[in-house]
Amino acid sequence: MNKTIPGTRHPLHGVDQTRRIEQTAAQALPAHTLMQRAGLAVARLALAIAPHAQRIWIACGPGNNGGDGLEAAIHLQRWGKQVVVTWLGQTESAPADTVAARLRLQDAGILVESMPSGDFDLCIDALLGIGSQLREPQGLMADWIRQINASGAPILSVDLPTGLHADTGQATAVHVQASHTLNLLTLKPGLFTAQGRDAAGTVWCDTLGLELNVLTALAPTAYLNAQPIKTRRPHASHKGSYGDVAVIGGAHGMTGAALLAAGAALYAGTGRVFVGLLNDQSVTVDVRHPELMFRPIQSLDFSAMTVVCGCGGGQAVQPVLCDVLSSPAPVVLDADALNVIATDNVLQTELLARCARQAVTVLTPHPLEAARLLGQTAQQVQSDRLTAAQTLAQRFACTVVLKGSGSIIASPDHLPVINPTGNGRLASAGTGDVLAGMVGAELAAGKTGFEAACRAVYRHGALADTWPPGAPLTAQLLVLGGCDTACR
Ligand SMILES: NC(=O)C1=CN([C@@H]2O[C@H](COP(=O)(O)OP(=O)(O)OC[C@H]3O[C@@H](n4cnc5c(N)ncnc54)[C@H](O)[C@@H]3O)[C@@H](O)[C@H]2O)[C@@H](O)CC1
Ligand SMILES: Nc1ncnc2c1ncn2[C@@H]1O[C@H](COP(=O)(O)OP(=O)(O)O)[C@@H](O)[C@H]1O
Ligand SMILES: [K+]
Repeated sequence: MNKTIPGTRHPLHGVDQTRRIEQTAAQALPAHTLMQRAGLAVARLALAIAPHAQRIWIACGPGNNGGDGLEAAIHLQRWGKQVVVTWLGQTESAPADTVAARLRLQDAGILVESMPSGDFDLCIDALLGIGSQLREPQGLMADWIRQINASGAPILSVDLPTGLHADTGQATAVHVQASHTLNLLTLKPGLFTAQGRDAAGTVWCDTLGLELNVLTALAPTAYLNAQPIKTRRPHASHKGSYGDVAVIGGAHGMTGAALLAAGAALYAGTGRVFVGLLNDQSVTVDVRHPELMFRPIQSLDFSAMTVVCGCGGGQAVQPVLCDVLSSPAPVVLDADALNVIATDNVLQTELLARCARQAVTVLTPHPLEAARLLGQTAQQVQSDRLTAAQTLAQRFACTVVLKGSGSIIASPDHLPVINPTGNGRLASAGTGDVLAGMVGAELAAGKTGFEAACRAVYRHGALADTWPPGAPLTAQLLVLGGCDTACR
């Protein structure tokens, strides 16, 4: 059993692949073995996270997730714990492995209680796993979820927090909020995006003795984003070795967005950073960042630089988008560049043409921007973030970063990646502009669109994860912190 190590490129498997893996694994083993191994793994982790727990409630559901809970109860009782087992299943209708576990529970002399009573030192949520359907839990199931959440005890969820969907990270209104989740056989993508991060707590995985070739025979659904490898700056290098970035944005009243993106590109190691403002104010210097060079947009040579376009762009970005899209420059399209493209068929055709000639392009929408591009609502995007990001990447044939909790990086040529870094402290104005600048810096240094997006998104989130507790975290401070993680 392993704690999920942050920064490792773990494969993630959805429900369909997990079921196929489970079938292959089960066929090679005596009947009920996998569930017995699952129960033992749950019991072991229970001891590890709550070694002094005496009274343990194991809430078991009607399917095989419940069976895992019954198996765990047998071990915990054997190890001297007082187990309280409640079960929503029936021997006549439960799956075969679970019926076998129920009989073993009986043989061990453990009674199934109709209701949990008293206080508990640990709750084990074995109500629903990958068989969970996105319908609101009712009756006893809903009552027990609420009781688990209100118990005040550590909560260990078996395979998934009940109510969370394994593929999407969408949760029913009533769902378990675990302190630990033990994934069985495979890590599931839904734990790392949308509501998954909040529901799952610390994620563990036990592959139940699975042969590696069974796991690797199927392509995963996605990967967890890996920590980027740091590269040293060669001694014999100069500013031209690290590329130029031009930030186009900052319409009237939104200059700050362009400056944030430009500052982020600078601190992430770009050789030279230019700013083309979309307002008629004659800003010629940013005194905090005198390295930035301000230029009229028409004077910028897009053929020789990476362009980050749209940060604080407003509608004013529209007239320059045609030139940006038709240029050979690697381009990051953010914020209002995306909003304008979403409403303009001509620009959409330009974007498609650009991607067809394989000009490097990264779109960095938040869920509402993605929804506008897809003609959906933000809620629809959030209900299946992996699919939304992949659909956008396919539609425009380029790299897409769907931002938010568990940002998704998708491209037509790669399996999608879910980013494990970042936290709610990033949810403040301007942090997306900082990300756009960081992606621009990676492109200017010669990375592909997908690599640049993966590296920048990881670093951006890691900055927030290592930020001193209690210290304010604003977009501008994030810019300044960017030099800590820049590779070059
Ligand atoms: N069979 C085996 O050998 C193994 C099974 N495993 C466990 O089995 C789980 C999958 O088991 P199942 O396929 O039986 O699925 P689950 O046990 O996750 O759920 C299926 C049951 O829950 C009910 N249900 C689904 N959604 C509901 C909702 N919203 N409200 C109320 N009831 C709902 C279904 O009608 C069905 O009875 C895994 O998550 C894992 O915990 C693992 O232990 C690996 C080995
Ligand atoms: N809860 C969270 N966990 C991880 N990252 C987050 C979270 N909330 C916001 N972020 C990140 O913060 C940034 C916000 O970007 P965006 O919504 O475009 O804001 P703005 O337009 O104000 O800059 C994105 O990179 C997003 O992924
Ligand atoms: K569960």
